[in-house]
Amino acid sequence: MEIDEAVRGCTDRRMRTKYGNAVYVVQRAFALYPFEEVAFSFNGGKDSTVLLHLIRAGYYLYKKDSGDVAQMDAVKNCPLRTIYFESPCAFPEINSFTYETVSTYGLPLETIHSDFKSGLEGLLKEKPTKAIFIGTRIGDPNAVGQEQFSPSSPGWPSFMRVNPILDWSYRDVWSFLLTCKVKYCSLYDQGYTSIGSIHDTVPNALLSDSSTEKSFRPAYMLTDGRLERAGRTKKTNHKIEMNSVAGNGMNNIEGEQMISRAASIIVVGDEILFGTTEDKLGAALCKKLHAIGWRVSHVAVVRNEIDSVAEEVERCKSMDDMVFIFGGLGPLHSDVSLAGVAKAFGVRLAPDEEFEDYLSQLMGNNYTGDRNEMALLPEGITELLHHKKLPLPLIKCRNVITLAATNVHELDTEWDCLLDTQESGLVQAKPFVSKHLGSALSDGVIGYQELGLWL
Ligand SMILES: Cc1cc2nc3c(=O)[nH]c(=O)nc-3n(C[C@H](O)[C@H](O)[C@H](O)COP(=O)(O)O)c2cc1C
Ligand SMILES: Nc1ncnc2c1ncn2[C@@H]1O[C@H](COP(=O)(O)OP(=O)(O)OP(=O)(O)O)[C@@H](O)[C@H]1O
Ligand SMILES: [Mg+2]
Repeated sequence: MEIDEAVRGCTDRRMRTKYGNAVYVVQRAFALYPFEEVAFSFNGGKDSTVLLHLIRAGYYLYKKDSGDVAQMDAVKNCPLRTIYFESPCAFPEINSFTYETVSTYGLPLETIHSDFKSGLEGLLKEKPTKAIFIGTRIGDPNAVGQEQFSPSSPGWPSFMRVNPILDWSYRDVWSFLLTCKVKYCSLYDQGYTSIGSIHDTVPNALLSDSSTEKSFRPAYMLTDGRLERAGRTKKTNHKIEMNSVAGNGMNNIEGEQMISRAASIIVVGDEILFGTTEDKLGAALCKKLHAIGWRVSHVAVVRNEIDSVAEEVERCKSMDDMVFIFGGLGPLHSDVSLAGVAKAFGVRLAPDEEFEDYLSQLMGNNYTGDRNEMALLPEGITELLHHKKLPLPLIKCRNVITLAATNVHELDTEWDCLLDTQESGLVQAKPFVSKHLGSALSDGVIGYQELGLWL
């Protein structure tokens, strides 16, 4: 199967991991639901094009695993029911790519001419449909609160939304499409980075080619994936843009005015609450954040227990742009912090193969205990932040970054790496300027003198 071979043969370890996890979700869906009760929501966009090829690969692997070898030739394609909500406002390029693709891959197409909700209501009345594959990714406005398997929202017809690429970044999408050398809609080569309708989508200005006025570089050249929706102009009001930015971390909207960001810091440690150890890292991190123009809204010290961490993360994650958490980790990430983060986001801890790879490279056979337990990370919301100076990547779950530092020196290194890593979302704004006024007088004397001035 050409997709499986292309990815497994590539040197990009992150790509292989993302691919492995996504095709696993596809295989699970085929194992869980009757094939004829599964559908694929395809609209010719880049995310759904990625999904198409993952479904093809996952279907092939599913058939192979279930020993359907006699039919393997027929399995080259996956004749999955495909639904397209066609709108008169769609780009002609999107329409033609959609029709061309379903024909190339032998997908039985059901075109729907109404809005999503009533279209799905009609579809479900007509044919039993238990699950629908969708190319939603974290960072899409509608991804909030979703997991790889998420039942449709209350008030919507009832089916399972299957989101195999929920944790893929913009860069992952392009790495996959380019690695597999598959066709994608021509608009992406003309500077479009995310495609809505002809009324709300223009090429992404960040890709405009300064040498020629009207030309744009291809979508895969956008370096900061958090700005993929910058071409969704008219519909995107300021608030939506800020939300989607905050959902992915922070942002330096290139050339635009910086807005002050707020962070909170959670220190996990009974020893600090007992008073036997002083927290130096919280104070050091405040200084660092302040130095890049970030406001720290509060620092909390919580008990070394999952529920305390979860409660605090829950509070901070919706209040601030970024939450930093440290302490509460064992020698490696086997302790309460990550369990608390997972609980706050309502997801489970699951083995992360990529992180496991790092652990085994770092520790070889010298570890004790269960290696898998150390590589359990919050499922579907985790992004590993790599840096060549870090022995293990840092862990980012949506807008919560878990620091592994246990002393100020380690914090310095991790901080420098975060600033150097675009995916961290830590963007330097104008630093605050603070002025200090000192006095040797006591509060009482100052108060008395102030009173004298007033009288
Ligand atoms: C197959 C399918 C299922 C959907 N299910 C839901 C749902 O359960 N709840 C919901 O609020 N929106 C649902 N939507 C709508 C999406 O959340 C979103 O509005 C849509 O994908 C448009 O995204 P865009 O604004 O990025 O173009 C669904 C859309 C599709 C295509
Ligand atoms: N008109 C549609 N018909 C069928 N499915 C759709 C339609 N619009 C959205 N979807 C589903 O929702 C997913 C998310 O849409 P979204 O617009 O974010 O991604 P995309 O269209 O694949 O790529 P892009 O972000 O570049 O537009 C799609 O991948 C697809 O599964
Ligand atoms: Mg789209």
